[in-house]
Amino acid sequence: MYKEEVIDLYSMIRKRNPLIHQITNAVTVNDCANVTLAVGASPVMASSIEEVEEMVKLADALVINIGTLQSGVFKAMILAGKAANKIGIPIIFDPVGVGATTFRKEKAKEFLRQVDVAVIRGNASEVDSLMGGASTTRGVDAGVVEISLKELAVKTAVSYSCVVVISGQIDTISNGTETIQITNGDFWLKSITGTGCMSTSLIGCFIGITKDYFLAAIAGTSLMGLAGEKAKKRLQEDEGIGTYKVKLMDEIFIMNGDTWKEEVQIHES
Ligand SMILES: Nc1ncnc2c1ncn2[C@@H]1O[C@H](COP(=O)(O)OP(=O)(O)O)[C@@H](O)[C@H]1O
Ligand SMILES: Cc1ncsc1CCOP(=O)(O)O
Ligand SMILES: [Mg+2]
Repeated sequence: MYKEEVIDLYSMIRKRNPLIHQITNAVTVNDCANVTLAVGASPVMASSIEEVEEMVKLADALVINIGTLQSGVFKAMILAGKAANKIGIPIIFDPVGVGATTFRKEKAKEFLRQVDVAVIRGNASEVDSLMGGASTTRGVDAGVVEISLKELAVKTAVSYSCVVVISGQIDTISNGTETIQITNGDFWLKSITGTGCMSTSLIGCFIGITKDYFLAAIAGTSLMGLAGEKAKKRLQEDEGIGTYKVKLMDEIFIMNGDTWKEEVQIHES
């Protein structure tokens, strides 16, 4: 199930070349733009209040990432989000580090109160924190989460009427009724900053070409995991995280439906 539809997305995106407006963080903005190009979409990174409502109208999807949140940018996020809602442009939200500070938690909840999103993607402790759980994010990295990932994903999806992706060693994706888990990936994906942000941008690319946001989340999430796995296998003994990141980008760029169908590990619950 899902595999044939996801393969169609991989070929469709290069034909459609969707424009993805991204209001994201200063740490990984360049990587998110490049991974958007690598998969066949076009990025535009614009975050000033003077232009975001105009810019988002040109786009096929909007990516909101609070990694280096500031009050002015937050105002722009709300303006862009409301403008996108008005004309039906889908939004993915990445609550980076939401469990780390009161500021992030308050603004993440305020955003989700004012704006309807198609997808929320975060690591386990970010999603648990968003739902009032006890876990704390250590900066932007996942901490320990006690509850079942599937339960957390379903609960969050129902609570925000959207698709939820909880990333980690196992990626869990739910729309509130269907839940799947993807076991592709490599621990080295945690060794470079931005693989979560880049996953969010990849999902943002796919929601720009399909209204099936569950499928788009599978396509984007599994692409990062599988590329991460394949990049690690290509590493030589004397190569480290710098080469790994280059190979990761290459694997995302060269990924095709046949390879993906062969090697993706999707587990339906
Ligand atoms: N322990 C792990 N083993 C394998 N892959 C992992 C592991 N932790 C995270 N990943 C992968 O790394 C990428 C980023 O996930 P994660 O680190 O959870 O997000 P974030 O960077 O937002 O905290 C995802 O593709 C995820 O599947
Ligand atoms: C280190 C850091 N600090 C603020 S945003 C950021 C990057 C987070 O990227 P990811 O969520 O993909 O790990
Ligand atoms: Mg993250």
